Amino acid sequence: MDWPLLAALDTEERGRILRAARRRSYARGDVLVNEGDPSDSLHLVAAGRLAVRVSTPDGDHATINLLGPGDYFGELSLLDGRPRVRSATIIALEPAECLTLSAAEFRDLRARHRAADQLLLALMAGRIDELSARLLEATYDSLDQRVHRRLAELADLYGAADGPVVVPLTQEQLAELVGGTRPSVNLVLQALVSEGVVELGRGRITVIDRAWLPR
Ligand SMILES: Nc1ncnc2c1ncn2[C@@H]1O[C@@H]2COP(=O)(O)O[C@H]2[C@H]1O
Repeated sequence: MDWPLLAALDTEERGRILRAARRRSYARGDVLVNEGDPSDSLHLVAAGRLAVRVSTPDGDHATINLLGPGDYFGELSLLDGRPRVRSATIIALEPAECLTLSAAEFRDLRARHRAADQLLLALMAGRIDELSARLLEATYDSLDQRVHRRLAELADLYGAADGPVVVPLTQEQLAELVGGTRPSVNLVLQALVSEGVVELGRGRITVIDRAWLPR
């Protein structure tokens, strides 16, 4: 796995950080971290797709993001020495593999190597970029635009080459990801079906024409 996150580090520094990490495998449905639990490790996703889920004010749960190879989570635990709790639950949607660094190991690396600080900055910059984009989208974009953008991201997350990409999500899950209701998201999807951009199946949305969706 090539880690875009570690690209700024030289080979020796990259090796040092990767050697300090432990590799763990997970089965589909495994909960990797639980919202509200003490937050004490950083995880780099090496394989598989994972869901980021949060509890909602009405006592339900919603999937707010999906992660795949090259993504990471748990960086908030590295920020300061203060006790923190997990801001979300992370669940494996399929067999997955992560490299895990405990907060204590990371503190140790930071004390000895500047590369760990560079990594932490890269982690934070990545998350701030992503959350800023989401905030802009939530404030200014229409539901149609949000559905199109999320479908484009999902096609990239699940697709290997050109051609149809099967995204194994229900319309309900897509509605959670875009922050819309299922009926309103269904209307947007039906319009995309008429355009020949997607096909709908049970528990799956197939992106036929990725080029139609935003880059
Ligand atoms: N909207 C989001 N998108 C992607 N990852 C998130 C999002 N919100 C929280 N996370 C990750 O989920 C992790 C849960 O544990 P942490 O709070 O330690 O760190 C959190 C972030 O890394």
